[in-house]
Amino acid sequence: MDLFTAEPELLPIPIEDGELYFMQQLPLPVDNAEVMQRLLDETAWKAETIFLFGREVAQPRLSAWYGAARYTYSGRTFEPLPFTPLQLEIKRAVEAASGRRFNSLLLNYYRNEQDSMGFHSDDEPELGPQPAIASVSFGDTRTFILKHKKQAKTVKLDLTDGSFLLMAGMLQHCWRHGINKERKPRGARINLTFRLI
Ligand SMILES: O=C(O)CCC(=O)C(=O)O
Ligand SMILES: [Fe+2]
Repeated sequence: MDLFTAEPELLPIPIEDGELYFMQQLPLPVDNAEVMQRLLDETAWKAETIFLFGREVAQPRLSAWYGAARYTYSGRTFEPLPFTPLQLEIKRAVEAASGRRFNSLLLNYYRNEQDSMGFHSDDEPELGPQPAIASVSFGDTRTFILKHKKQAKTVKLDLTDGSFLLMAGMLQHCWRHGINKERKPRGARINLTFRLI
């Protein structure tokens, strides 16, 4: 490979007790704005509910499951829809960039700065002991926050339009992650997490 045709690379982000890799722009056959618009239009978005202190409340974001395998998340089982052609293109791109395989996809749509995701680990037993999770973002930037489970350590990453973050190794075991609400106005953001069940 020469200097002028260098492939974009998935680069390690130094972190203890886990593995993180980042790529500023996942190489895709369509531009980010078109991917964003098609994901907004083609996804079967749902406002899932959770139980909070015995009351049923809507999650502060919309979401949808796609892929081959039934999945349990926050104590509930979801029946996935079949992958769309665009999702398969993105899956091919993350598999090529990471050298890993995925068969399942959770999409989250953060409509504005009020939408968020609580701190959690993607450590369901069906993902195996050291799951690789491929996270691709489109639209407005939001801050992805990691908090160590045993130490007072926090890592913050800005997940920008078209970026690709790979979580692997002991990361889900040792850290929680989430997306906080923000005070500053934010536009729409879609995040895709590919998993292997
Ligand atoms: O929106 C994000 O960047 C995080 C999504 C996430 O943690 C998940 O889908 O499990
Ligand atoms: Fe997660």
